Amino acid sequence: MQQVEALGNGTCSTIISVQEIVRSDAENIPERYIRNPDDRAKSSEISLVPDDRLPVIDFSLLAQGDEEERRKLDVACKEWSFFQIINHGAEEALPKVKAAAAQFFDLPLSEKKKYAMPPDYFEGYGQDDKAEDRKRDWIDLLWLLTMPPHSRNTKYWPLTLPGFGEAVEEYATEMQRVTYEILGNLSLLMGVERDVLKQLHGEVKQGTRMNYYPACARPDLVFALSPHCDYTSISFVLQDDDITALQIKHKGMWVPVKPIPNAISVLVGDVMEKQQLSRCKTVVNLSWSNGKYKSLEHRAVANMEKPRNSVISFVIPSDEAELNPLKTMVDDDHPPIYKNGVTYIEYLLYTQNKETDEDKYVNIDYLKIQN
Ligand SMILES: O=C(O)CCC(=O)C(=O)O
Ligand SMILES: [Fe+2]
Repeated sequence: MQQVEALGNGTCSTIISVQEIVRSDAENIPERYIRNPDDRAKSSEISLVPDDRLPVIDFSLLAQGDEEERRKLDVACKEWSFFQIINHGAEEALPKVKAAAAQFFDLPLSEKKKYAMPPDYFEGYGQDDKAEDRKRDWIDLLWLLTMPPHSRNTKYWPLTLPGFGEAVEEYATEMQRVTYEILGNLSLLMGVERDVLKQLHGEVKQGTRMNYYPACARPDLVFALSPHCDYTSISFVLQDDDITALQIKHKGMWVPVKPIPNAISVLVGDVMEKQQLSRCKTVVNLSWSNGKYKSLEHRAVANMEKPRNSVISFVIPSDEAELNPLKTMVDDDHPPIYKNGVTYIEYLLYTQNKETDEDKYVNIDYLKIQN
């Protein structure tokens, strides 16, 4: 599939595990992780919004068709592009998938390397951005396609770990159920039938990414995960309960997301609408929502005390899915910006190209309607 080319564009086949760097010398941060002073997280950009202002949605009410909860979902997506869900019914699966991730990263490097991410592919154990000439994030990860079942490449799955396959399967199935309910509610909010957003994906794919962020002696110098938007319709972030590391951009400031035990964070992705990104200077407006819901810029910061794990579920349309705005989202005040018929794979090829050449990013203009 073409997503292989779009997402896997590294040229380096060596795994440089941050976990191993810390194991061999925890005090010394290698140069390629140290951000230029201008790029570092600044305390002046941290928002002081109280934790209880971040939107929380009771999933069980949404699933019962509660209109008030659906209205809250609308406000959360419009104002924050973010919400946490509670009472989602997946509570039993959470500790199991967290334990599976922790168990994997506890393996010796020689074992983990058996699942190594190839140079031009995105599944497996390795790093996010393999470009040699850019600063790296303080992270190791394992990326797996988890849904639909026929898309699974089990050679990247550490199935010799007891319970790993079962835990990932259970979590993936639960997240699929939750995904469909949220897409159903967002469809209703956009004035179309419940199943419309799901169908627009074509075959709905799900990627599961297990992130491992080692403790860092100088968290002020590095990024655990650089600011970015996800190339998804929606994403789910399952965090360790006791570390606040995920930060979301809200009204120009970074808001730390204090995890609520057993809750899952939900992020609006680019397929709803991508906004101007400070990092890659792209404006993409390929949205189904035509700007009603914008994708969320987010990042993760490192910490000194202890390693952190997170498990992310990415909801991904098929390559051929067309990213035209829904008809109900277009009117004289909100005309479509991009050419009719732009597909998800075109969007990926234009935006996920991680070349340092800035022009590549600007080329997204090719997809715009020319007047
Ligand atoms: O670890 C986190 O909190 C965020 C992870 C994330 O944004 C990602 O993997 O895309
Ligand atoms: Fe993300």
